[in-house]
Formats: sequence, C-alpha cells, structure tokens
Amino acid sequence: MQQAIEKADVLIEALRWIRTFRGKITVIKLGGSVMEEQRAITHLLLDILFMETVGMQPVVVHGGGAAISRAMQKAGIQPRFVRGRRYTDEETLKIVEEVLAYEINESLARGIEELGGRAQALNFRTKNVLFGRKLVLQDENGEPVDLGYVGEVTRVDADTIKELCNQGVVPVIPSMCLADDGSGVKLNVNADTAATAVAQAVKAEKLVFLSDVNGVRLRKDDPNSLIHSLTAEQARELIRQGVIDAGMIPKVEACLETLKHGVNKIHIIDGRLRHSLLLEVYTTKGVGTEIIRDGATPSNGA
Ligand SMILES: Nc1ncnc2c1ncn2[C@@H]1O[C@H](COP(=O)(O)OP(=O)(O)O)[C@@H](O)[C@H]1O
Ligand SMILES: CC(=O)N[C@@H](CCC(=O)OP(=O)(O)O)C(=O)O
Repeated sequence: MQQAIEKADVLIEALRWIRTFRGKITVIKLGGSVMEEQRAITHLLLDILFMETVGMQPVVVHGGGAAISRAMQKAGIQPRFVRGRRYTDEETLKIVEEVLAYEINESLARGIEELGGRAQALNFRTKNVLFGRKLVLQDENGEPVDLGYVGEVTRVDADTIKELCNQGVVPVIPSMCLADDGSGVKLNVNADTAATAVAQAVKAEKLVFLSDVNGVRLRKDDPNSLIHSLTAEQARELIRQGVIDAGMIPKVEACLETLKHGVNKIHIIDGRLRHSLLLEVYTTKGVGTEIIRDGATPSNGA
C-alpha cells in the first residue's frame, strides 16, 4: 500500500510541472554518446512520448558523432576534428548524410512510432527545416580555418516544426542544413549548435542536452560534485575559472547564447540514466544541471 501511495505522490509532484509546461515546446538534443546504447534510447523515446502525451511539445534534434566516425573508419577515412568540428570533405559529407540524416534520423522517428506515438523525420528526403551557410572559423592569427562542408544554421522553418507539434507529432531533426544560396549544397552542422538554433527559432520554453555526464560538476571527474542550478553569470565565472572545460565549454556557451534569445531554462543531463529526461523535467529536484537567466528563480533543488 505504502508503495502505491508513493507512486501517486510522484504523479502529484509531476502535476505542477505538467501544468506549467503544457502547450510549450521543449527541444531535446540527443548526442552521439547516448545513442550508442539502444536501451538508453528506448527509455529516452518513452520519456519523449510521455511528454507529448501530457501536452508538452517535444522536438528532437540529434547528432550521431560516434556512428559517423565508425562509418568513416569502415570506409578507410580517418576522422579529423578542428576545434570540435569534424573536417568534412565530399566523401565524408556523403557518409554524414547517410548515417545522420537518414539512418539515425529515420530510426529515431520509427522508434517513437513503434512505442505508439507519432513522429516525423525531417530530412532532405522528407522535409528539410534547417538552412544555413558555410561556417568560417578563424585561427589565432585571424586566418580562415578550412572545415570543408561544415555549416552554421541561419534560418529554421519554425512553422513546419510548430505545426507538427500542434498535431501531436514529434519532429525529429538531424544536424545538417541546406545552403541558403540556392546551390543545393548540404552542410554538416555541430548538433549542439543546431539544437540551439532550433530552440531559438521555435521560442522553446526549455532546451535539454542529453550528454554522457550527469551535468556540470564542480570537479569534472566527481559525479557527486554536480551543480544543480547555475545562473548565466555563475556559468561564465566557472568557464573563466577553468572549472568548466573541454567539451563542456561549447555546450555551456551554446546554453548561454540560447538564454540570451528568450529560452528560459536549459538542462544538461545524463541521457544514459534511465528516465533522466522525465526526472529532470517533472520532479522538483531534477537530476542534472539547469542553467537559468540571471535573476530567474531556480526550480532544480535550490
Ligand atoms: N565541469 C565539468 N562538468 C562536467 N563535465 C565536464 C566539465 N568540464 C569538462 N567536462 C567534460 O565535458 C564532457 C561533455 O562534453 P561532450 O563530450 O562534448 O558531450 P556530448 O558528446 O554529450 O555532446 C564530459 O564528458 C567531461 O569530460
Ligand atoms: C560539424 C560537426 O562536427 N558535425 C557533427 C554532427 C554530429 C554531432 O554533433 O553529433 P554529437 O552530438 O554526437 O557530437 C559531426 O560530424 O560529428
């Protein structure tokens, strides 16, 4: 009996959050490290289905870095990264398109449907929603760095995404874009920045990054040093102090950029933990790190 009461308590705790986020869009970024584990994906897709069912509009943006690297190696191409971005020549681009935009994209959408939900894979063959241009980075001397077919998103077809959400269909978006100059060139986009662009364009209430760590930590190798809630200013300070480094820097910087553009809360959580997405969104304490605007009220265990 006690157990049953506790289960009901959990539902009541979730009620507050379900009512707060009903009818609002949440962008969920699925990273390659999470997608390496089929069990983790199934649980995440179930969480996404739950969110959709209770009226919170989830939008999935995904990467697939690990699978792309594997396919490249199979084809005899050695992956090379320039400042966290994959150098993408023509042959690599074909692999990225096949693996990311079709295989992973369609299997995620199919996964949601197999669980009983409705989903739409939004790729170059069905309906592309990301448009952009070649990304030009500069080295420390101000010289352009050649990344090949790597892009940045400049325009998002937000109407198509929102229309699907309103119809109860989960949009599933791969991190590739079409050049906006009419050339038909396809470009490979870093998935964290693609998710950021989508969240801004659809004016998402929340952006959730599913990573392979439990969030931002005070000591990066100590899971017990998790920081539950961070304001933008505190996050900037942790970057300055070197507490946040390596792959977490671009992720947190993407979070800060998104906060500036109207998205209220961003979560970084461990996608490998069963139901981490639901726990983060629908419980008072949450399981990862939330990054909120300066002056905003923390909801995450603070
Ligand atoms: N303060 C920190 N807290 C947590 N992780 C950190 C921190 N600083 C650096 N990191 C590193 O950032 C990594 C997450 O970034 P990344 O590998 O790019 O994620 P993903 O592949 O999920 O996009 C972690 O695995 C960790 O090694
Ligand atoms: C330009 C660039 O680097 N694109 C990424 C796109 C996939 C991605 O970002 O996947 P994760 O989220 O799994 O890292 C790549 O080719 O790996």
